[in-house]
Amino acid sequence: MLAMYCKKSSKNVQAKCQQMRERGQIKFFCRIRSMENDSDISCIKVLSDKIVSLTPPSTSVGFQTGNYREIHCLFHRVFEEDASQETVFEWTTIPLINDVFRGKSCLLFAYGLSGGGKTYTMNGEPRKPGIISRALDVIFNNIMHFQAEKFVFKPDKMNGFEVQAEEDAWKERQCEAHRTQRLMKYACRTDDAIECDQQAPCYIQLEGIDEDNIYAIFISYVEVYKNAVYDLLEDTRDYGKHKRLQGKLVREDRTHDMYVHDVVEVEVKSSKEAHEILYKGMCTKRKIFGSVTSGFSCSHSVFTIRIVQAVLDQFGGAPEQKGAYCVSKLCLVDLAGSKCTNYMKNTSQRLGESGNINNSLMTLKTCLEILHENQKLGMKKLIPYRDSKLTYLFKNFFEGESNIHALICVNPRAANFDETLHVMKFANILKEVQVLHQSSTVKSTGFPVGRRRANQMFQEALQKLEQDERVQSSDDICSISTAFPCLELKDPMDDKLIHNLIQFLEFRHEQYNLQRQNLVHKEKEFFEHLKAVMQKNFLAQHENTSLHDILDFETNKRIALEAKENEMESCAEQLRQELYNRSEAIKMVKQELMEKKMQLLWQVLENKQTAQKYHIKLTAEMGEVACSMEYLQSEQEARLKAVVVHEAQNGVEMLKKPLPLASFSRRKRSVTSPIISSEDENSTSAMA
Ligand SMILES: Nc1ncnc2c1ncn2[C@@H]1O[C@H](COP(=O)(O)OP(=O)(O)OP(=O)(O)O)[C@@H](O)[C@H]1O
Repeated sequence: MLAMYCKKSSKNVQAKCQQMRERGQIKFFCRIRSMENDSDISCIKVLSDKIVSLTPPSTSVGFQTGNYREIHCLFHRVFEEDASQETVFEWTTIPLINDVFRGKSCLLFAYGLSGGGKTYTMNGEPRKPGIISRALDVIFNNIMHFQAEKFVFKPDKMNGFEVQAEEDAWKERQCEAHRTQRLMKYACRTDDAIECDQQAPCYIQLEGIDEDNIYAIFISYVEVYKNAVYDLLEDTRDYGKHKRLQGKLVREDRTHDMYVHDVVEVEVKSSKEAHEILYKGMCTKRKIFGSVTSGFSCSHSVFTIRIVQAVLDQFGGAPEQKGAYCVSKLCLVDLAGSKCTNYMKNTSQRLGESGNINNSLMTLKTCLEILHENQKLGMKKLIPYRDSKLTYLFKNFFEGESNIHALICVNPRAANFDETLHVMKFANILKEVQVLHQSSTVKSTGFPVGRRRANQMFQEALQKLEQDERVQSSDDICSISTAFPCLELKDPMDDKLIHNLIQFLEFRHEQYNLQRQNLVHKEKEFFEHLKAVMQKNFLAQHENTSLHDILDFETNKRIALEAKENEMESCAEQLRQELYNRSEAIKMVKQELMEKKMQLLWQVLENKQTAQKYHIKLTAEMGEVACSMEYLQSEQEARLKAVVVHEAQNGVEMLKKPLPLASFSRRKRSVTSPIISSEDENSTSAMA
């Protein structure tokens, strides 16, 4: 296959990649482990190689609440009790390894209850190697002859790689060989490593291998415990008597890929070497985390295999273009048991641990739910990846382009029904989530196929030719002329012989002089050349020293920057914590305010009701008052009218008989004006 890998740099390439992306489901598998005791009852039935049914036992919560429905769960593949480690590996991991060699990043995680068989599936047992061990075997069996020299690719501690010059790589190889020799004297091999030598190696032909590429494999092994990340390959000898591991930071690189900062990444050149490293990590895990978990893992193990591949140049030689390499990774994750509390004695420390596990798994579930909601409804809700180190580390797999396989490990015991149901519900969420699938990061180079073999044949032919030439040139090194002529004197008078001899010697002398001149000339040339080389060497040495100075300066600068970055990171972490605390406080204050508001509202409502009551009463009273006022008014008017009529009558009466002048003027006023005089008033009241 013709291929060239690009580091997603130009916009053009990105746009093309965007076109190639398509959404795809997370593939999820189910492995049912065998029953521990024959007396146990199973609640799981395998209906086909894709469907399992769960029947609630009478002891389950569902049954007791009247829900005894049989539940059917669909998977991409179900592995029954008798499924071998090999079958599980072939179905779940081989497609991912193929994709990793095509330049994609892949994640496989085992999820399930404690004792469901996650560790058994991922790490395996003696003579029954698990997924990690088989993956290493398959990778090395396929790239055995296509590996780059060690230390040509070197991790730059920022999730990227540097391509080293051949001389630097050679120097590092020498140092390592020296170091290994020294360590071998004191090395004691673990039982696991000895078992590994006895295991049958796993041979499966992969699809994505290109023999015109060179490959380098790097492995790292970390443990996420109580929301902190620990490096299992770190050398604990430097940490004194207690041998405690240091927590590592999870960071985002230039391409927004997540990585564990300062993690030890070991370049391995064979399956055996990789297994040694794996067992070293397992040993550290057992020593440091095993004592607190005693058999049941309360931490998440992440084993990462990074593959760096570069295309050979058009003549099949070492890749020239330094940046043209592709990095892809395969993360193999053994998650902690989703419900540890049943299996652990409930000491406060262990309850704390189980709380942490459930928190991180809960965050994983929440992230997946929100991701699904965003995808389904086209929303942009913030996904809380940062809430747990586990989800933060895998953010890229869910957000970026990747292939994800989930392996649900279940114990069919009826006693575990309720917890198993939760595990199945988690699988159901996984089914809904979609991740971006990138078809390939591989681009055609137009270089001829089979360059590696052609180059090998060319090198062999060249070597042979050089050998032949060396043999030929070694013949005429000492020759200054042809061989001496025949010097046999048959006749004492024969002067010709002496003449011929003189001629031959003169010719020889001439040749000798010529060769001497040539030699002097060559000597001169050689010294000139030597002088030039020495001058160049001096300049190179000078340049080297100044470059070393610059390197030292830059290294110091980098260390200072890293220290500052660490400081800033911890400061940011503190601020984040503070922000979280404050937002919690704000939430509480808001809630209090809300409660107060509600109380006030109730009070206002109550007051309004009383006010309404009063209003009604008041209105009634007002009505009464108004009525009585009306009554009074009408009565007064009536009385007034009566007075006026009476007065008028009086007036008419008076007019009939002549009145004295003074009294006339007074009467007239009282008739024309409605104003009642005090005298009249007295009279009216007297009338009333
Ligand atoms: N498919 C299986 N076949 C045979 N034995 C199994 C199988 N699955 C699990 N076991 C055995 O069950 C025991 C518990 O399994 P394992 O440690 O893998 O569980 P786990 O899910 O990793 O639990 P935890 O989350 O607590 O680590 C082991 O002794 C293992 O050998």
